[in-house]
Amino acid sequence: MIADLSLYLVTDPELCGERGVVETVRQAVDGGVRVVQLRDKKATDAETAAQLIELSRVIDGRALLVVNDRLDAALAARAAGARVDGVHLGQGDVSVLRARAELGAGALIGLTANSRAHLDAALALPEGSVDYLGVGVIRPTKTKPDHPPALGVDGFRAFAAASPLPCVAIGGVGIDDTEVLRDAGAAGLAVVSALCTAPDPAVAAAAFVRQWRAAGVPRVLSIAGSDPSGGAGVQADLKSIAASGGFGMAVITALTAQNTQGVRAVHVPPTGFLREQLDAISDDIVIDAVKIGMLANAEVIRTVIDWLDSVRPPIVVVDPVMVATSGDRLLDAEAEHALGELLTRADVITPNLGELAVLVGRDVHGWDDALAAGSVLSAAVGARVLVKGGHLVGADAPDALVGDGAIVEFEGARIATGNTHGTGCSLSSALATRLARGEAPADAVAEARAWLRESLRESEALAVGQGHGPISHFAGLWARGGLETRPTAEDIAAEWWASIADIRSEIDELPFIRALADGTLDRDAFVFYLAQDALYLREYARVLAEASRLAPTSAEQAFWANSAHGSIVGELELHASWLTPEAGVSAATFAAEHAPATLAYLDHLRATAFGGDYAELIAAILPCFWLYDDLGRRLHAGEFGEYARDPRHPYASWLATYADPAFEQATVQAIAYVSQTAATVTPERRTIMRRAFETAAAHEREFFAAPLCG
Ligand SMILES: Cc1ncc(COP(=O)(O)OP(=O)(O)O)c(N)n1
Ligand SMILES: Cc1nc(C(=O)O)sc1CCOP(=O)(O)O
Ligand SMILES: [Mg+2]
Repeated sequence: MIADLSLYLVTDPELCGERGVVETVRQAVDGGVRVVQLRDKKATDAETAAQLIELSRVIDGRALLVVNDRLDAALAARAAGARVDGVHLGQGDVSVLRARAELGAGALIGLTANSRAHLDAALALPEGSVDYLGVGVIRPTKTKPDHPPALGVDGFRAFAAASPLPCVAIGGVGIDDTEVLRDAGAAGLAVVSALCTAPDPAVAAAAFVRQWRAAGVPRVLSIAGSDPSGGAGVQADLKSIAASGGFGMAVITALTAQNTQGVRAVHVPPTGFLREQLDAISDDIVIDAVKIGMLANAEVIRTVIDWLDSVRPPIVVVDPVMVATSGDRLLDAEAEHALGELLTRADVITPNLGELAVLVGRDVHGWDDALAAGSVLSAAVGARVLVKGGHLVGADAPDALVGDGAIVEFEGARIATGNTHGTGCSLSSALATRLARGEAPADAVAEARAWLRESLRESEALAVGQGHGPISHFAGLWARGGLETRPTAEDIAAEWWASIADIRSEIDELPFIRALADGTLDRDAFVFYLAQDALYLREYARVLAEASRLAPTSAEQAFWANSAHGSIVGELELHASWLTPEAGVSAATFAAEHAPATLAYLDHLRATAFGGDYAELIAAILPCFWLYDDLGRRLHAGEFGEYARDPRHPYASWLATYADPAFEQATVQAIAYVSQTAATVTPERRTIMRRAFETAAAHEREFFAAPLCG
């Protein structure tokens, strides 16, 4: 079995203080610790073995128990009947090979490693010798005064990337490190002081677990029957898990021949094969939650119970499939009895009203009575019960989460649809997934329920089958553009640039550009162009300032503000350099009226700016950066003739400004901001952005054309 190392407590008798190691462990395991390492440097082997025996009783299989350094104590405790799962060994402790030989193939053996040499040595051992590496310290810590130099998160990331063995991060780890260490490749977090000194280790551990779950994609296993029509059973579970943000896996307990009109036949594979399926998953994959659905008979149920007891998945949601919508009982008496045993392993049970009645052994009449029955069942099995009102008569379809002495009700009008096939399977899988994502139980129910109701409302669009059709598991995703493959920012930039290829070619062929390049451009035409450019820049600066105002990040805000500043400076420089006697340009000529092309371009920019949509606005702003930068670099490179590079060129100083490296850098940044924004918006908004970009590019062409055509 692969170990769940997500939260790993290493004990320290001094840090546990008056509360003691045993009580600290009890509370930390209540909170979700998955591995406990007894570490007591001062205890004798006999004392360590005695502590292991006591801890094994307190932990009661809810977490794995290993001992630091003391292989002999582990063996002694085992001999006395304690469940000791393994050892954690340092570089100077007994050899891993001896520990493996003495403890056996199923033991959990960890090894400390914090350098390339340690890693290479661990990898040189026969395969299966070491189960995980304890890698640290992440930060300096007083708990181990002789600790090696700190790796930091980056050092840990590099180590984990090189290690095929799971790496547990240790040393100075606190709750705020959870997300970043999981992202850095940690298979788990090993902590001493963060839990041993916590005022309430259960609360502290639960907080770690929530953060850990929220930082990854949960691996959720459905153990249920197959519905070939796809609306219920493992097929529905897999869709629900995926729609709720999890990775779904399925172990099939029974094959049914069914469709939306009913079940025709059931085939139950041998339970030996069921166990093979279950072990194949748990030997390889850390399971974050299990959802259990149809279990055909007592033998199947007992097989699942045995497996659950050996693996102890952290979250178990049971949908006790035992009463058909018709009211028929689906399980015989022996199986119903075994199911009662299974329910004591559950965290949440999701019976329909008929199943609730069977489970409490009496009829249930109406909603209030259902809540009372839910409380009885919750107390009897020690799990929360999601009491579902879907089978009530009337316009309301409430649900309630009952347990821990509280009832949280969720109201809702019944959704008028006959497409109810598989709603129970779907809701319980969505709930298991949301719990595995670290959501609090009531929040998880609220979210799963909202998703189910949306999937019910949109089910008509599916038109699957003649009977009770399935829900539309991905309706929400589809409505939010989830079918579109999200292009990367680089893809978008390339696609948009290609989309204005014709405009770019037309600009290259304009008489104005050709004459500017070869120096034959008429002086009046050039002055006309500059005057229009000055008029343009003044307004463009205002539009850039608006982009800065709307920007979602301070970096973007600063960038567009700087660009606005650059535009104003550019405009002032134009006036200063051309309104001179030597240039022979009069203020009257230079302060010309807006030409139609200038006006049209500015109207486009102002319309997007005052529309208040940041994404569209920056898309419209971009061509002015990109086309000028591209043209400037190509002029400078001699693509339009060598003469454009000649210092004696009549417009040499002007051409030089086109190829300014600072402007090139700003253009790269502008392209990045626009394309990154485009990559995050919906496809519809991306189309609007692209249209704004293409329109602005066409205005650029007209702007360049105007001096010789207008
Ligand atoms: C999970 C984990 N990783 C590393 C250690 C350190 O073990 P070791 O190197 O043997 O040092 P001591 O704990 O013996 O001081 C650990 N205990 N647990
Ligand atoms: C026991 C131990 N081993 C380490 C290693 O790097 O090998 S660091 C460490 C102590 C970690 O304690 P805390 O969580 O209080 O910082
Ligand atoms: Mg050691």
